[in-house]
Amino acid sequence: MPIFHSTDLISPGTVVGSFGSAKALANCSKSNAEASCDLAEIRLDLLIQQGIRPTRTDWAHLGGIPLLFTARREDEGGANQLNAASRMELLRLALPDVALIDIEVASISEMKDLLDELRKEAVPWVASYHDFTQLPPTEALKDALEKAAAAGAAVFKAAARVTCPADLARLADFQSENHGIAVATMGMGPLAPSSRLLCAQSGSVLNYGYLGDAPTAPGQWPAQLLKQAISASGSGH
Ligand SMILES: O=C1C[C@@](O)(C(=O)O)C[C@@H](O)[C@@H]1O
Repeated sequence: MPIFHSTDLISPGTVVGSFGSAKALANCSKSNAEASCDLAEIRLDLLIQQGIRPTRTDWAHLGGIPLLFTARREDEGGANQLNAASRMELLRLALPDVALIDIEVASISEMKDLLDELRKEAVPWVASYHDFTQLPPTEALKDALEKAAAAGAAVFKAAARVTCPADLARLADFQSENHGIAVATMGMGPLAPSSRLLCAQSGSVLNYGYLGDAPTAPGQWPAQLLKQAISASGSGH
């Protein structure tokens, strides 16, 4: 089963480098990934969209870099109309190599079988929540967080569109509270870059940038720059 589970990496300042394309994944050397992030995210839904049927050889050259696997559902930014069964099949394929797995809060009930397997194998997982249109009311974030915690997630992660300074402050306030579960937050859209630094400084345990040339969310920093900025701001590892 999994070679390395990265609960150690679930700590403030961790930088996740996300591959936005199959080409970026194929062309990224292990040393380049190491210089840019602490954990690399492989978006299996994006590989499928680009005509690749993922196999473990697609990421074998990164051996040793902790890997986070995601098969995103379409209504939360996924690239294809992959149903829950297909997403679980993709994630199961990656299980021997996972450090962490991402499953949306909205998918908890339909992906229960996989969650049971993760629990048995003690594989930590991130319960994610995305809103590409707005920063939802704080109550909605809390509600999603409670579902994540009740389902046994190691991290609750929220990514939402931020458009004004008040959004940044509210997201950072949410991040700063002690919720009894590790939390990762990040903005998307026009103020995403500022929000990502502020959320990191407020204790976000997973801070996403992109590896290669294609962001996987609007407003992401290149991972290496984000790592440098977080480190320069004193909130890195
Ligand atoms: O959920 C997340 C976070 C993200 O949406 C971001 O905003 O950086 C990028 C996605 O690839 C990842 O799965």
